[in-house]
Amino acid sequence: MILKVTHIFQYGLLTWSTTIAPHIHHLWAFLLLIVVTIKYLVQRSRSVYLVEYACFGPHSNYRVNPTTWFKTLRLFLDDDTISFLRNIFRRSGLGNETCLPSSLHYIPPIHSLSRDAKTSVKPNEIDILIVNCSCTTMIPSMTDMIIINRYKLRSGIRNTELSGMGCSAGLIAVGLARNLLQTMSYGAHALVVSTEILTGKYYAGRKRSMQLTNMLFRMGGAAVLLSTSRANARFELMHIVRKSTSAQDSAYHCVFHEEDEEGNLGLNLSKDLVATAGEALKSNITTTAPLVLPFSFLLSTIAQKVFKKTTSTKHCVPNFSFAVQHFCVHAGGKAVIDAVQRSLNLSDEQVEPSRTPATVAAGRPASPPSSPGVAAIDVGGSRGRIRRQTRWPRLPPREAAVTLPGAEAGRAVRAGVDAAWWRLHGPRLSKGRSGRSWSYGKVGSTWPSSGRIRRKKKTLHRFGNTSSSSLWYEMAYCEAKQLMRKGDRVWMIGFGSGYKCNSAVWKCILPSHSADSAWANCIHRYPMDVAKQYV
Ligand SMILES: CC(C)(COP(=O)(O)OP(=O)(O)OC[C@H]1O[C@@H](n2cnc3c(N)ncnc32)[C@H](O)[C@@H]1OP(=O)(O)O)[C@@H](O)C(=O)NCCC(=O)NCCSC(=O)CC(=O)O
Repeated sequence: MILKVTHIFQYGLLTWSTTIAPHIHHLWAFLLLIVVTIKYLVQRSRSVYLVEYACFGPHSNYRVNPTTWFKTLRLFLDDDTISFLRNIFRRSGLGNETCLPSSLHYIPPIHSLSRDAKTSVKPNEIDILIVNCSCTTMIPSMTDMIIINRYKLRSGIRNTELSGMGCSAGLIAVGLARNLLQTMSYGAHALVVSTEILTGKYYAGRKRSMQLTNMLFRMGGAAVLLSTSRANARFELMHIVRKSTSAQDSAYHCVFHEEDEEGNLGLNLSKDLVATAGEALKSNITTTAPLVLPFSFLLSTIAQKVFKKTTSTKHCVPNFSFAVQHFCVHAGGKAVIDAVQRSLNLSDEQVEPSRTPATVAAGRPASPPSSPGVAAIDVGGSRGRIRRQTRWPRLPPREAAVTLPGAEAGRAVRAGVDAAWWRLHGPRLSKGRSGRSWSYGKVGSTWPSSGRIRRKKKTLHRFGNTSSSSLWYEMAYCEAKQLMRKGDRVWMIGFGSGYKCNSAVWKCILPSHSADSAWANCIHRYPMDVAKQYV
């Protein structure tokens, strides 16, 4: 009996080892593949989308009337300080419509951040809430008090407040929301609210570097809804890059909340701030460039630097216009935007959403063209040459006298201009009836008048330095001006105390067809003639 059992067992073992065992390896390999795939699907970082955003449009009651404002300041400041502040205000690039909180005007406050309900997402569908406000911390926090309590958000919400992180905190909040969203179930929503409460931070002393804050900062705010679901999304978040230079003492001290000699608290803005911002930007570019620029382009830029300009000691900055169509630079002050424009080699049009007055005069025709609205570029026949070129829109200088190939005019123009320029302005050019001329904008619109026209550039002028929300006012400006197209990339560059340079790259999925409420009633006035404004 025992012998029989042993026999059967031996036979079974033999059969298993010759028929099933070789296939067990395949089974193991298959199971391993499934486990790895599931692990990859669960752990891979999900894309994060911007569903909608809204900027706060302060009521006109909050506007700073420079005449009244300086009259009020006269009550407690000496003539010398007043004339310094008047000078700064005149040169700051802020217009006459910027706003300050009610406490500085004695008008009852408005609590709502946005009067429009722009999405169909209900308050109880929000899973994450992040509020960033640098200057003011409250107990309970702004997330609890102003938002969760007021809008009755659900109890399981993950809420966080960021304070003291400076004007670049808006992008830090977006990065934090992205990380949290990636740990939650598909389709979760995160609401980011970026604002600044200036009331308690008004500086009443005489120190110039601290008075600067009163001149530049204005009230504002933006609400941004993010999700991991692509449905109804308007932008896709491509990259977030954070750089901090706080390890260096000078950078750490360049935006500092402190007391002056007389004990007045205020924010001190160092004269080194612009140089520090340049250094922080340089470090940010080093990380951002390989993420956004094609490898071949990076290689050619490096080759150019190595072989053509060996004697130049200038930092090699690639042309980002090849990969990015819209630049939103923190409206920190005229000098900050100037520095970024110089560093990145951007045109006036490219910093248009952020900037302050600049002159667009060179190359403008002395008189309007014979037919209204015609022509940015006049192409003379099939073997044409650009006979006349205006700076409206601006063509890259190297294209000024290019001989065009014997192709059809549209293609010839396209061949003659810089690819980035074409992406930005091409869709707005239309061919004249003769096929030999091109119009910019609507045919029939009048050509801008001759002479020096100063263009106010835009967010800083209309809203002032609204801290972390300024980048959203700039994005909204691009959309209100109908500059945004599907597939366009937007590069937001924020600066903030520390000193930090944080940036985000977005890809447009669905441009807005209407202006954000903050710009809706004033977008038609931009660009405006600075001469008409009180200074
Ligand atoms: C203030 C300006 C608009 C003035 O521009 P202009 O080019 O017209 O003139 P300018 O630079 O020659 O300066 C004019 C006068 O102001 C004085 N001045 C300029 N900056 C000063 C400072 N930080 N402290 C004290 N005085 C200052 C100059 O000495 C000069 O005085 P005099 O005439 O007597 O010689 C510009 O300098 C500017 O934008 N600066 C950067 C502002 C800034 O720091 N923004 C960041 C805010 S913080 C932020 O947004 C985010 C964050 O970091 O968290």
